[in-house]
Amino acid sequence: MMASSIEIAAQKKELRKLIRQQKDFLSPNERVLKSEAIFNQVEQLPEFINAKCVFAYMAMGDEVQTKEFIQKWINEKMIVLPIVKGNDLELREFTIKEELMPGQSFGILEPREGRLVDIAEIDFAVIPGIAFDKENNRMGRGKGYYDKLLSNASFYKIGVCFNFQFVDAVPIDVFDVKMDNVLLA
Ligand SMILES: Nc1nc2c(c(=O)[nH]1)N(C=O)[C@@H](CNc1ccc(C(=O)N[C@@H](CCC(=O)O)C(=O)O)cc1)CN2
Ligand SMILES: Nc1ncnc2c1ncn2[C@@H]1O[C@H](COP(=O)(O)OP(=O)(O)OP(=O)(O)O)[C@@H](O)[C@H]1O
Repeated sequence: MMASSIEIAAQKKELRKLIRQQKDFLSPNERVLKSEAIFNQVEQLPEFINAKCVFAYMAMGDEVQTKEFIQKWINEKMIVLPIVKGNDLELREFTIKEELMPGQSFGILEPREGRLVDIAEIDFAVIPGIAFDKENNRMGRGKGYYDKLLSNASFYKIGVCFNFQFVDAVPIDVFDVKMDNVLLA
């Protein structure tokens, strides 16, 4: 029998708790080294190499770190970052000239002044998550921001996470959007 959406929500909550407990076992140094290893893999992908416009994110402390990656590519590719606007994400271009500011959402740095980007401009996306699985399923922080955004996306989506976030099976709802690939370290 299929699990009800209420059961799935409970399973997601449980898994988020489990992963959160393990995040503290990574030292800041390990987090930086692993993040570097993950983005070394990202940079080998033909889909990334050929991409002109890359949707990324500014990491929170417990996520795969992206600062070095963004700085490295900002002059060669168009970098787009999400901005939280109520229940939705807005897409804005991040250029080297701009200083990022903490937004509405948990102090995540956002490009306030950058040009609004149409989702159709994006070729490649690096997506954070709390957990991923072998089938390229993804579970996020539970607000549905990425699921809503990605439901009308046609670009290549790569999930990134640390080893302990890669699980046998992520609980999934019908609206959850699969990644095209998941890279970890
Ligand atoms: N780096 C980064 N940027 C991102 C996301 C993300 O997951 N990572 N988002 C992806 O959606 C959007 C922001 N959404 C977020 C949703 C929840 C939380 C968060 O910290 N939630 C708390 C619990 C919040 C509460 O309910 O009080 C938590 O997870 O502990 C952060 C960002 C857009 N930008
Ligand atoms: N395409 C969608 N349209 C409308 N609501 C959606 C959509 N996708 C998800 N939601 C809503 O968002 C809520 C959170 O979903 P879920 O727990 O799967 O989030 P998540 O994938 O962990 O979060 P995120 O995508 O922000 O990282 C759900 O209650 C769901 O109803």
